[in-house]
Amino acid sequence: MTYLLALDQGTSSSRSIVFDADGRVVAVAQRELTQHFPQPGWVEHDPLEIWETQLATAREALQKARITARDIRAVGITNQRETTVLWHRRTGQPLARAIVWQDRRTEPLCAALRERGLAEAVQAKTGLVIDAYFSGTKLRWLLDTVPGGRALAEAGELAFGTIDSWLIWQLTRGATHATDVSNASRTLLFNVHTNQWDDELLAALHIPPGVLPQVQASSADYGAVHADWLGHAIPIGGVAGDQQSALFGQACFSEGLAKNTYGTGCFLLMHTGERFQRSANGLLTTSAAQTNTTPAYALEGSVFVGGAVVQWLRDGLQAIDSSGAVQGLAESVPDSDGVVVVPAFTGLGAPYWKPHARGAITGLTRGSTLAHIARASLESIAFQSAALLQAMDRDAQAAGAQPLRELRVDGGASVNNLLMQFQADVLGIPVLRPKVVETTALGAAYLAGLHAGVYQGTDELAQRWQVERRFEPQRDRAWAAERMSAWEHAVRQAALPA
Ligand SMILES: Nc1ncnc2c1ncn2[C@@H]1O[C@H](COP(=O)(O)OP(=O)(O)O)[C@@H](O)[C@H]1O
Ligand SMILES: O=P(O)(O)OC[C@H](O)CO
Repeated sequence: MTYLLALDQGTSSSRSIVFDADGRVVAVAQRELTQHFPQPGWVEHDPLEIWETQLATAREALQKARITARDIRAVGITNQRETTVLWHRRTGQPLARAIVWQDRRTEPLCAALRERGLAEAVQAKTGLVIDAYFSGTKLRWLLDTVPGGRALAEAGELAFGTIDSWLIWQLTRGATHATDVSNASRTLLFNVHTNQWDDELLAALHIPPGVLPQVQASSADYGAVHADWLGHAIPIGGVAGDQQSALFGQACFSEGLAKNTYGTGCFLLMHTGERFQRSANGLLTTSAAQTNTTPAYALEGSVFVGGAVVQWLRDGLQAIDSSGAVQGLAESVPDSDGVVVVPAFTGLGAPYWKPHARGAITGLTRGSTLAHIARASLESIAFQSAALLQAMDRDAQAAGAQPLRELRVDGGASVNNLLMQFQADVLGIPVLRPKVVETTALGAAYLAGLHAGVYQGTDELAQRWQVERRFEPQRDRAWAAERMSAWEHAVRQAALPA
């Protein structure tokens, strides 16, 4: 039997999945990751904990699958994107905790860059907006703040990486310092037309080029997992940011195919082929996973708080014992009875880009209960995703392309049938949940398998995609328009200055 091992390092947990060559899940191992919130708006992870939990899950997945490293043809890596690590080249020790993608501390730095009139050049070169979300200002902050950081960097002693690079470095025992185009495209430092680091942006952000990893295609030679770790050396052949990896795992390889992942955040990506399309509606343009040197792009909308609103119900409000219990609580009332929850806990991402927005609950009455708030919280995930889809359709229309006809879904919260049905109802198009919902890991396994020659091409992979359940819209468009308008009204309340 041929097996592929996918390492999926997410915001909430590290996971490893063994797939067989048919893309079926053979074994899964998962460890939660500690979230550090040292100050309001700051979010950090311990890079060593990331590495240790990732390695532990890889070992556990092999054990559960009752196979050894010799049975694995190739390893694929997929990761939470933008999260920034800076480490010593000689020792492999991080200089500080990783700054997580949700962290807002560099917003003043971003405001200064915007004031310098850089927004236009940044969007043209990187496809991104200037926001604290991306790695560039996080790296700048580390270089400027960690004592001695900049001097060490300028002396060539330090390596920067997103989580993929950090894991590759550890897995190869420092032999490979690399990243792939899809991760590089999230840094604010990378020109997605030339697939190279951009000197002008590096200068604007005051980043010494010597800290940067080498950028490769997403299906390429990334060295090998050292035999010390899993008992036998295994080639690393696939690397992609988790959202681009999910797009790949959902077999969205060509223009017009889209998926939405419902994890901690929500990420709606639509492949635009080889066409770099700038959004006029608050979306990002990003590099899709690339199997060769030809650039490929996607339009992306990122919602910062998606499934995390359910964690807030569980841990903050203590309204439920487990994330899975939200459906029962929400279904205990027929609707949200006019309550709207805007989970702008870390500002609002696409398409609103309101960094200072705060969470809001509107429409409360004397009869409102926790069940209404739970239902409205679930609905907020669908409203935010619908706002992204509307923006995407406007961009598609401007480019003479068709609006989206169906949406493929995945991620932890996509198991929630109430949410998926509500999503189809507000969107007015079918929502398709595939049989394998581990699409993020599957994408990385596919990329590794392509490089290892397990698969001959993407056509072969597209044929494997199978739907598990199709949610058809059951409400009329007037109902959807009314609900969206109530949502937008609540968003305006959340975005008002405090
Ligand atoms: N039944 C459910 N209904 C709604 N949300 C859920 C459900 N189960 C899990 N979630 C949410 O899904 C998220 C975890 O999804 P996952 O894809 O593992 O996230 P990540 O990749 O961001 O770590 C959590 O925010 C959790 O609250
Ligand atoms: O860890 P996830 O699945 O929430 O994904 C995080 C994204 O990559 C951030 O851009």
